[in-house]
Amino acid sequence: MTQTSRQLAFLALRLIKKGAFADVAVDKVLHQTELSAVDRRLLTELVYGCVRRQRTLDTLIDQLATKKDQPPDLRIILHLGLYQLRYLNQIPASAAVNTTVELAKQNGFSGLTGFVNGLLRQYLRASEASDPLKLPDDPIERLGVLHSFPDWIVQVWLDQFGLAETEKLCESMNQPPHIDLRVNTLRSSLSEVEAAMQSAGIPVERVPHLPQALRLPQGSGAIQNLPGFQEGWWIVQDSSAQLVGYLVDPQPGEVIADACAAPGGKTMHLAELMHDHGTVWACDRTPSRLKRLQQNVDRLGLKSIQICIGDSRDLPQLVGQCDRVLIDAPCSGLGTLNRHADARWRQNPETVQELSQLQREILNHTASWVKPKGSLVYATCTLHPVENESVIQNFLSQHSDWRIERPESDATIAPFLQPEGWAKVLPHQQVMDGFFMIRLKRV
Ligand SMILES: C[S@@+](CC[C@H](N)C(=O)[O-])C[C@H]1O[C@@H](n2cnc3c(N)ncnc32)[C@H](O)[C@@H]1O
Repeated sequence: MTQTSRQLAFLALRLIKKGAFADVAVDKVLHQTELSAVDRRLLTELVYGCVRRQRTLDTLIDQLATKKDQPPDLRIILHLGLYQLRYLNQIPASAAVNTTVELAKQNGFSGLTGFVNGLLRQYLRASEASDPLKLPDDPIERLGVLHSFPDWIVQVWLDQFGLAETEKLCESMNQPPHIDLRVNTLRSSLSEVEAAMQSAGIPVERVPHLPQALRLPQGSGAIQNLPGFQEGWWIVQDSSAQLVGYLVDPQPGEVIADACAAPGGKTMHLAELMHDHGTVWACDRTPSRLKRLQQNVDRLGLKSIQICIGDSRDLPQLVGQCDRVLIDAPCSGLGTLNRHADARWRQNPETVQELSQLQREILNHTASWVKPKGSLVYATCTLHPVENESVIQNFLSQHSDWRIERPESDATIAPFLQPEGWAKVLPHQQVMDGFFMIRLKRV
């Protein structure tokens, strides 16, 4: 593993500090030079890891540093060194220290190499006896510092799940995400895709309760190179997102509207479940995302999907037209924090309030699209009650002609249902993305 990957990781982290999204920054530096697969992996791990573990690393630096108030670039270099020492077992400690000192020299801190070397070696010495990280007594701050989350997220989870479950949830949100595929049963079958993967030497596993899902437990390399991609045999979609399609339970010949559809994972599942017979309106207000939806639809060869560009808080042409509506609402994404290293630092209680308002408005308008006796599924990939339970309770309190519809006990979704009638998927329990979903019926 070369110094280049660490230098590029440093440059990516600098871009992120200035506001770039983590994945955009990684893509940008990866385009600057040819790296071996090993170096690419190291770079990606270093960048996402340092972003994810930022609070823990900052606390360590504050506790260990003799020189307070380091320049931002020096702090990034210390993050990189400490991250390797604390979280990357495969890198020998001496290599982590020496390459970090080298990074400091390379980036204008020749005069501070002694400080960098001293801090990292102090961490190493202290960790021989116990964890050098000193934790606060307050339980919220303790989890926040140990697992690197802002206190407000820990608080939201603690209120819902209690201390022991919140700790497990925090741990699971720091694990690398798995990749699930959903087989397009109009073009292939679970066993056909499974066999094709196995003959290409790619291990896959079935996922309990999910009839169209296959998991790639060891990752995959470039997705486009996997067997069956060009043929549209499958798409990448997490198992919990697949559950949403089964909860909608669309029937052949019906008219369905997907109010927040792009890039189309759930829209396409709905069309498949209807054997591509009927109409699925794919509505979204973001044209660039709808372009990706169209590409996906073309690859899977689906004919029943119609695209509708616009704001789902105001699409009067759909009023009274739909047998079923799906709202896969824009949300804070607290259920998928392991997939987006920087998401925990981008959201805050104010953005959650704004999202909740948008979600209420989308729900209020799209409910009018549903025919009498029709149904609506509301789903998010967040684990925040203000975006989930509160949105639903608020809607039901204002719409006496709607009620919660609990699916039958033999439905695919049944094992995931809570007594209240909604499903809440927790990553550390079900090993899927965190999700909330509920079906409402117009009576
Ligand atoms: C969670 S994503 C949808 C993911 C998609 N259902 C899938 O499975 O691939 C939320 C989407 O809502 C869209 N969106 C946000 N506000 C909207 C609005 N007011 N009207 C329509 N679409 C909106 C965003 O552009 C985004 O594509």
